[in-house]
Amino acid sequence: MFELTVKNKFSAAHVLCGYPGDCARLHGHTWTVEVKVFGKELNELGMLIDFKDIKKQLATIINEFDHSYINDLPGFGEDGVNPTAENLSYYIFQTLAQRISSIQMGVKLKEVSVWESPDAYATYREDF
Ligand SMILES: Nc1nc2c(c(=O)[nH]1)N=C([C@H](O)[C@H](O)COP(=O)(O)OP(=O)(O)OP(=O)(O)O)CN2
Ligand SMILES: [Zn+2]
Repeated sequence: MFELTVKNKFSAAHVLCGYPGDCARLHGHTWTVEVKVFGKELNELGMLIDFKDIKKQLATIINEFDHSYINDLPGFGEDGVNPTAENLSYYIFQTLAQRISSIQMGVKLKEVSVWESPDAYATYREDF
């Protein structure tokens, strides 16, 4: 089994509604997003999938967040979903999983991790 990892970053503002502390006030982070994919077969170039293809798909998702107020975006705030690291990793996983599999048959998204700071992150993965 081969596993590839790609990272990217975005900066945005958020509010954690109902949070019993200062995170309920408007503030920002530079989030780091790490994506892992896996599969068995390499192509004729010796690649599981081109890093560039994963980066491109991840960038299109992350660009929606970059320099935004996340609570205002579809899937968060108005839908009653707090923009926590957990919910961001879940959202990115659900959006990215289908795209990865359609680019390269046999390659699957393993997990998405979202760092709010260098020492705190959440990971979403599904059982196979
Ligand atoms: N399980 C989670 N806990 C918290 C989340 C989260 O997404 N999942 N988010 C927050 C807030 O966004 C908060 O802004 C982050 O706080 P923290 O990690 O504590 O970062 P600080 O820069 O404020 O560092 P401190 O040293 O703790 O002041 C909170 N919890
Ligand atoms: Zn925060």
